[in-house]
Amino acid sequence: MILDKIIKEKEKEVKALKKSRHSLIEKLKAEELTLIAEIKKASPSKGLIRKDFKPVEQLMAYQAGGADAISVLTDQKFFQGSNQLLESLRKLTELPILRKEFIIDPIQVYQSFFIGADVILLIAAVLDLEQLKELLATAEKLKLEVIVEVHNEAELDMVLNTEAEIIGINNRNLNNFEVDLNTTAKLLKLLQEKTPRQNYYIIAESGIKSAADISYLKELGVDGVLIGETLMKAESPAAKIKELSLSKGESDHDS
Ligand SMILES: O=C(O)c1ccccc1NCC(=O)[C@H](O)[C@H](O)COP(=O)(O)O
Repeated sequence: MILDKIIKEKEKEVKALKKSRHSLIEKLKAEELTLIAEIKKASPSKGLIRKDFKPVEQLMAYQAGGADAISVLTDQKFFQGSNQLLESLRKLTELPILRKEFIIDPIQVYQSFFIGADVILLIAAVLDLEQLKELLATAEKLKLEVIVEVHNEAELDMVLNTEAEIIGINNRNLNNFEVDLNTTAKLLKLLQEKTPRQNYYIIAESGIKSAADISYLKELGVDGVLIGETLMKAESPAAKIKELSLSKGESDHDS
């Protein structure tokens, strides 16, 4: 019967659709410090970051430099990114891809799945607890991993009321764009005080510029770092990654 034949084919297609994705959590488990290297052409705080924006070259350089995952800004209006950009990079890499987007509705989580993201970002600052839980549940259904981003204690408190596994600590205040790596130290300390739960992965985000910054964050015990501008502006992103990961500079953030 034709219907039987069609459904047999469909079953194969559905299986392929559900096949397991590239995992950031696997990288976080395996690496001493996981590097998420970001592809972003522009941002509200910095304007145009890279005039001769060549995302494919950037991706190749990140891979050559040993990045563990790639972050792709998909917002068009404020970051000059696009969903098409993520889709095209998806075809070129086996690294996990984080879709950097401002997600406020479950439909964007489905969209993230279909354009090929493995990981999504949920920004606590723009969500309430109910929304955050709904978005986390949608992501779980689709086997998408989630970084929940926080910048202050209230946002951290909200995230601690969820099952989030990966917490991104954004060192950039998104209201005034001030960047302070001590935000990571402050929130990590609060996290330890507030919960006995140990099984969080912590990613420090934004404003990471030097080997000294990396060594400071490593000392704090973060599991990963998300770096955009520093790599986007580097003449050789691959060399920059090596420089950041390998050198052990002195920290100027010990206060
Ligand atoms: O970067 C901005 O100007 C910005 C403004 C409003 C919301 C989000 C914004 N940035 C997104 C990010 O979190 C960064 O792209 C990411 O953490 C990398 O930061 P950096 O290494 O400082 O480029």
